[in-house]
Amino acid sequence: MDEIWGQACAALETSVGPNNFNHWIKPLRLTGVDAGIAHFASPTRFISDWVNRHFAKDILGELSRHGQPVERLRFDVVPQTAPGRARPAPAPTAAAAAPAKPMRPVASAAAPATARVGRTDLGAPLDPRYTFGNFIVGKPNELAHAAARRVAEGGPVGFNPLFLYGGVGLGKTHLMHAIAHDYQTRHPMAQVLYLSAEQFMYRFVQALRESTIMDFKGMFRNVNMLMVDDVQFIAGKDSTQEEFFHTFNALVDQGKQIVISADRAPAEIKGLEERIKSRLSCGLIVDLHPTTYELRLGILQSKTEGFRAQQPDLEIGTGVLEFLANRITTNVRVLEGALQRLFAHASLLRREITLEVAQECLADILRTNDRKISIDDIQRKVAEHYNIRLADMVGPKRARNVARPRQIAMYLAKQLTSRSLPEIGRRFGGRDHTTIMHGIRKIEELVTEDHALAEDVALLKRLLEA
Ligand SMILES: Nc1ncnc2c1ncn2[C@@H]1O[C@H](COP(=O)(O)OP(=O)(O)OP(=O)(O)O)[C@@H](O)[C@H]1O
Repeated sequence: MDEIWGQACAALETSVGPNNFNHWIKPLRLTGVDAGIAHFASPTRFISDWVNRHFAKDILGELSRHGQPVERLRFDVVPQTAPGRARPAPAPTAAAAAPAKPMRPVASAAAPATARVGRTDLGAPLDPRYTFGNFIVGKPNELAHAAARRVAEGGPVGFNPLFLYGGVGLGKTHLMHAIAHDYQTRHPMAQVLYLSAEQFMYRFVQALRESTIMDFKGMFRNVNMLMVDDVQFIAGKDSTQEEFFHTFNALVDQGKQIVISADRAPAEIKGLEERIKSRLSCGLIVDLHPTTYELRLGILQSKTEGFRAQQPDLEIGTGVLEFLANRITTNVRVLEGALQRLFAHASLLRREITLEVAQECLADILRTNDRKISIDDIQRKVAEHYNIRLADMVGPKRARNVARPRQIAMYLAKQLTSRSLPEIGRRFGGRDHTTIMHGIRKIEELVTEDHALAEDVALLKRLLEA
């Protein structure tokens, strides 16, 4: 049995990618097969739910291919005692493990009256508006949200650190503050320290200058939860990295939770020491994906309700929010700014917000967002959609789980940009134009016979054109 699972794992690592494999599938143990059901021991329910939803088909396929035909997977939660951890991680509660329902603010404890409770003086203040209650959950951020919720509950968590990454203004800081608020409400005596990596460096340099480094170390090592925002900032700063590494290790060894955010995955942060990358990769790495139209609309609706509570006579015309969600796709911060400007405009001029008013008032923002679709956008979106590495878009891998998305990206590049085949070839790792042509033809063929693939292509097109 071990041998079959070993072979299946080797194949799964290639098909789902090493990141997914290491996080989700590697922690599982195949305990037996009985009446067409493969039984697995999983360290947490969170992991088994996620695997069941996202990788069940791959696992079933690989087991069958390696001589163990099964129809279903079943998971038993068997907590593991991690080395250096005092107690085993329990299965997360249903609330943490259940997929969040999209497009609704999720219930949570309200923001504490003051955001300063329990912080040491080293930290940055928390924004009382950044709570789970104000965070809109949709497909692009549901995993990040579920993991943040789980960490906020406290107690031993199956992953340390929680590493949140994603593009500008997608809600990393919001989620970190929400964790801090929620955790603090549940554990009023706990010390939560939130700060940016830049502040970490500043405090460190200050401690060196003032010869208070032992106090600095003591303060950091005494917190119950450490949250460092924008960790990419310390890349290339050797002594800060060194100190960060020791702080990190000391806290993890004590079983204290660490939450980190960055604009990209640890492996992609240039100038970050390998040992730090590897430490950061030990926990759970979660990507906040670019927003979808539905998520943007949900955020706009929620913010509008907030404004309405202050200004009950606010009139907003039909289709205005939909228009904004469609046209402002860069990031949530810009979307919020646009809405704020619109409301300020309407309240000063005492005018209803119609589509025309929105177009006029936001002309500059709309112009900036009116950009052309680039091959980079296409490659990124397709890679995200199929959960493969961006590098695989230009790389040599021929495995179908990589080659097919690459061909879809080529097809979309031809359809949505004015680039010639040789130009597209150059952008796909210097491939010949005949390879591009072959890829495009293949997808043209497949969309007529493979319904699921046709839907994927249509969805990607909509997302790119949104
Ligand atoms: N899902 C969401 N629901 C509600 N508000 C959101 C959501 N995502 C982002 N926002 C809002 O968008 C703004 C930007 O979010 P935030 O500062 O958390 O982004 P970030 O990912 O940390 O960005 P940066 O990379 O610039 O640090 C905040 O006001 C935040 O409240």
